[in-house]
Amino acid sequence: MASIAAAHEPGLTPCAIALADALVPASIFAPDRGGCEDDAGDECFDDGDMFNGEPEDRPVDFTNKLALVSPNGEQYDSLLRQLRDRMEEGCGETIYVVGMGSDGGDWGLDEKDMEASVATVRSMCEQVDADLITLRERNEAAGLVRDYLIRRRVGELDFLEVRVAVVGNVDAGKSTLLGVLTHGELDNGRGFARQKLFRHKHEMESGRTSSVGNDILGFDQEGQVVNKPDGHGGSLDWTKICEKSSKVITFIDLAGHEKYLKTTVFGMTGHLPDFCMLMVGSNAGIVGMTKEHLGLALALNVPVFVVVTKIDMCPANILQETLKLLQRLLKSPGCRKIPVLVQNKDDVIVTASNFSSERMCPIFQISNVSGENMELLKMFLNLLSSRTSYRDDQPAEFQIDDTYSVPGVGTVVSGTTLRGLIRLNDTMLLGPDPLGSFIPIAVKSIHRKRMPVKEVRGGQTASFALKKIKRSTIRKGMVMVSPKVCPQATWEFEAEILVLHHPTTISPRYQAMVHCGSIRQTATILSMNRDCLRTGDKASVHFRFIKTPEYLHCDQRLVFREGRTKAVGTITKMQSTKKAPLRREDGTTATGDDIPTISQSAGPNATQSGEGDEDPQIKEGNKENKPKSGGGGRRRGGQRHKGKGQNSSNSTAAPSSSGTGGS
Ligand SMILES: Nc1nc2c(ncn2[C@@H]2O[C@H](COP(=O)(O)OP(=O)(O)OP(=O)(O)O)[C@@H](O)[C@H]2O)c(=O)[nH]1
Repeated sequence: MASIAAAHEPGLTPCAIALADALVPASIFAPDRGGCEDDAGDECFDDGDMFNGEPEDRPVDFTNKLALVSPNGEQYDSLLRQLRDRMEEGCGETIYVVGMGSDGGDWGLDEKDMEASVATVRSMCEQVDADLITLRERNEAAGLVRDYLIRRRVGELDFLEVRVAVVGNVDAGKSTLLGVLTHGELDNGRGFARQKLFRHKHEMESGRTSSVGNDILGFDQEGQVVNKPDGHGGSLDWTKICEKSSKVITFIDLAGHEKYLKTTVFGMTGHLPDFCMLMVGSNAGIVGMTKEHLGLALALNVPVFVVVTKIDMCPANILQETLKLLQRLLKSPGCRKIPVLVQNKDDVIVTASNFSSERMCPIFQISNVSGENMELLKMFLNLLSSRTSYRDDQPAEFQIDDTYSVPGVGTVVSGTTLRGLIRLNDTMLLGPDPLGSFIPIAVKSIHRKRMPVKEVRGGQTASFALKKIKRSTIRKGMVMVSPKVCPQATWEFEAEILVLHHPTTISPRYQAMVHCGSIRQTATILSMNRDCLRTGDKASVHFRFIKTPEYLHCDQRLVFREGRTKAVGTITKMQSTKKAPLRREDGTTATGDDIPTISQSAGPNATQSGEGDEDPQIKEGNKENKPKSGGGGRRRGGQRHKGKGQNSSNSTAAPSSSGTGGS
C-alpha cells in the first residue's frame, strides 16, 4: 500500500534506452515485479536501512506495501523524514502512491489496510502542513492502489510557481492554446482565442507574436483552474488568480517566426523556464523553426513536452504521419528522447511523475477548437513542479530582464530571483555598470505577479521599485545581489562550446551574440584550443565581451549566435578582475576597506556597440534565466509509478522485447 517508492529514472535504465526505439506507452514506466533494480536498489537501502549513516534499530521496510498500515513511532518518523525530503526535492509537492512498495514489486491493499495507510499519510501531511489530493484509484487484482498529490499549503499571498516556455513554428497555435487555457474559452479556428493575448498593435494585425509574453494559469488545491476573465474585456485579474491558487503556471510565450529568433533565444535563456512546451500543428508537421526550438531547449537542458494541435481539422493519415516524424526526431541521436503518447489520466500521472528525468517526452494531441484532450494537458500542467529547490539562507541574487519608468513610482526592474531571499527595504548591490562597479540600492517596493509583497525568494519572478536611480543607468543582464556576494564583473571568460551550425569555419576574432541568462552582448573569440571550428565541433573557447563587463557564474549555460550560426556551451572559467572602488549613487568614489563589493576589469572603452538591437518589443515579463547547471533530471517526488496496466492501448508501437514493460 504504501508506495513510498522511488520512481525509476526511466531515461536512465538500459531497458528504457532500448525502448526508445519504439514508441513508448506511459505504462512502460510502471515498475515490474522484479524488486529493486540497480538505482532503485540504492534508494531502498538508503531509505530503509540507514539514517544519517547509522543503521537504525527498526527501519521501515519501504519495499513493503504494508509499511503505512500501522507504523510504530520510529517507523513513522522515518516515513515523515522521507516525505519531507521528497517535498523538498519536489519544491513543495510530491506524488505519493499508497498501496505499493518502494520497488513497485508488491501492490494492492484490502480496504481496511488502505484506510489505515491513508490515515497515516493524512497525519503526515498535517505534520508537514500539506494537502492530500487524490489523483486516481486503481483496483488491481491484489487490491487497491491510490495515487495522491501532496502539496505544501500556501498562504493567500503565496503559491508554487512553475515556468513553461512555449515554442513552436508560426501558426502552430501557441497563442491560441494560451488564450484557451488562461481564458477558458475555446477558439473558433480563426484566431478568436489568441486576440486576448496580443500585446502589440502589429501583432494584432499580422497575428504573429513578436514579444516575449507572460500569461498565468492558476490551479487551486483541487487542481481546478481558477482563471476567471471578467465579463467585459475578458481581462484577467492576476491578484485574484494568485490569491486563489496553490500553483501558478507562468507561460513564456515565445515568437514562432524566424525573424524573432533573438526574442525566442532570450526567452529561453533569460526567463529560466522549468519546462518547454513545443507546439506542433498536426497538419503542418515538423516545419520551420520546430527543430530549431527543440534544439535550443535540448541545448539548455530544459525538459520538453510536445503539444500537437489542430487535431480537429487534420485527416487521420496526416496526423499519424506527423506523430511518426515527431517520434523519429525525438528518438534521433541528437535528441535521445523517449516519446510517450499521453491518452488518458493514467498516462498523465505516469508521465508527470517521471518527466523531470529529461529523457521522457510526453506528447499531447489537442484541439483548441473542440477542446479535445485539453483536460489531460491541464492535469499535466498542474502536476509539474519546479525543477530547482532554493534555500533562503543563500545570499540573494536577482537578474534583471527588463526595466520600466512608472509615473509616481520611479524606476522599476523586473526579473527572476536566482537564489536567496529579498525583503522590502533591503539594500542590494546593483551592477555591473560599464566600469564593472556595483552600487548600493534600496528596494522600495516589491511586486510578484502584479501583487505587492514583502519578500521574494529563489525561483520567483518579481518587480522592484528602486530608490534614487535613473532607468537609463540600468540594462538587461544586470543583477542585484546581496552585499555578502562581493560580486565581480567579468570581461573575459572561457566556455566549453559545441557548434550546432556554422556555414564555414569559426576562428579567433570571430564575433557573435552571447546569450547567457538575461545577458545579451556581442563577444569576440580571443582564442580557442583548436585552429578553427566547424559544425559539430567542440572546443574550449576564450571570449571577451566587447561593450561592458557582465556578472557571470561558472556552469552557466550560454547560446552563442549570429545569423544562422549557433553554438551552445557552458562557462568554465571567468577571468579574475581587479577590484575597483565602489561608486556611490551620487557618482563619487568611496574608498576604504568598508566596501567589499566592487569589482572591475580593465576593459576596453565601452563605446563599441556590437550588441545589435534586439527585438524592441520585449516587454512585460520578468524572469531571467540561468539554466540549471548540468540540468540533471530530478526524480520527481522520488516515487515509482505504476502505469495503468497491461492494456495500454495508447501506444502506436509495441514496447520492445527488452523486458521492462507490461506492468
Ligand atoms: N482548427 C483549429 N485551428 C486552430 C487550432 N489552434 C490554433 N488554430 C488557429 O491557427 C491559427 C494560428 O494560431 P496562433 O495561435 O496564432 O499560432 P502561433 O503559433 O501563436 O503563431 P505565432 O504567434 O505567429 O508564432 C489561428 O487562426 C488559430 O485560430 C486548433 O486546435 N484547431
